[in-house]
Amino acid sequence: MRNMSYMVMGVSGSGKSTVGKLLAQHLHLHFIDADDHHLAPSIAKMSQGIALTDGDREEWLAKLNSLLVKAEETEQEVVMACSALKENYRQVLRQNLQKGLKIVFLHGDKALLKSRMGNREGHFMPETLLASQLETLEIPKEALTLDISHTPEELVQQIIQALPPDPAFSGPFSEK
Ligand SMILES: Nc1ncnc2c1ncn2[C@@H]1O[C@H](COP(=O)(O)OP(=O)(O)O)[C@@H](O)[C@H]1O
Ligand SMILES: O=C(O)[C@H](O)[C@@H](O)[C@H](O)[C@H](O)COP(=O)(O)O
Repeated sequence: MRNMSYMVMGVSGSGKSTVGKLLAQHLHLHFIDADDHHLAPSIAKMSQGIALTDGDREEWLAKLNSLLVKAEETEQEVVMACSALKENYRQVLRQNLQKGLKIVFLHGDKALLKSRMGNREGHFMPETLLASQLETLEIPKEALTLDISHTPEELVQQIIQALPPDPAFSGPFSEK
C-alpha cells in the first residue's frame, strides 16, 4: 500500500470525474468529486455563466485539503477529481500531506473539450465558461499528463502503468 492519494485534474469537460471514478474502481479506492463540495453560491455563479474567483475557491479548496489529510491520517488512499487549475490551488490541496499527491493532468484541445461539455446533460457548467477555465489553467509541472482523446479505460490503464513499483519511488507525477 503506497498510502498516497491521486488528484485527477483539468478544466471542465476534460473527463476528470469519469476517469477519476474509473481509476478508483480499478484500484478499489474511495472516490471524491470536488464538484460535490462547491459552496451553493459557487454552483449558482457557474450556472449563470460567471467564473469563480480565487476567493470563491478558497473555502472549497481548504475543505478538499481537509478530506485528503483525513484520508492520509486514516491510512487510506483516495482518488479525487478536482479542476485544481492553479499552482497555488494545488499547494493548498497538498498542504499538511506528508506523502504528497500523485497528480494526473488531463489535457485536450479546446474543440474536443467543448464537444465533451456539450454532450453532457443536466450539468450546471455552461460551455461559455470553458474560455475562462483555459485562461485560468496553469499547467502542472510535475504531473502525469495524458491526452483526453483516448478512451477513459485507456487513460486509466496509462495511469496504472505509470504507477511506481516501489513506494519510495518519487516518479514523474509525484508532487509534494
Ligand atoms: N476519455 C473520454 N472519451 C470520451 N468521452 C469522455 C472521456 N472522458 C469523459 N468523457 C465524457 O465527456 C463528458 C465530460 O466528462 P466529465 O468526466 O464530466 O469531465 P469533467 O469532470 O472534467 O468536467 C462526459 O459526458 C463524459 O462521459
Ligand atoms: O474551479 C473551478 O472553476 C471549478 O471547479 C471548475 O473548474 C469545475 O470545472 C466546475 O466545478 C464544473 O465542474 P466540471 O469540471 O465537472 O465541469
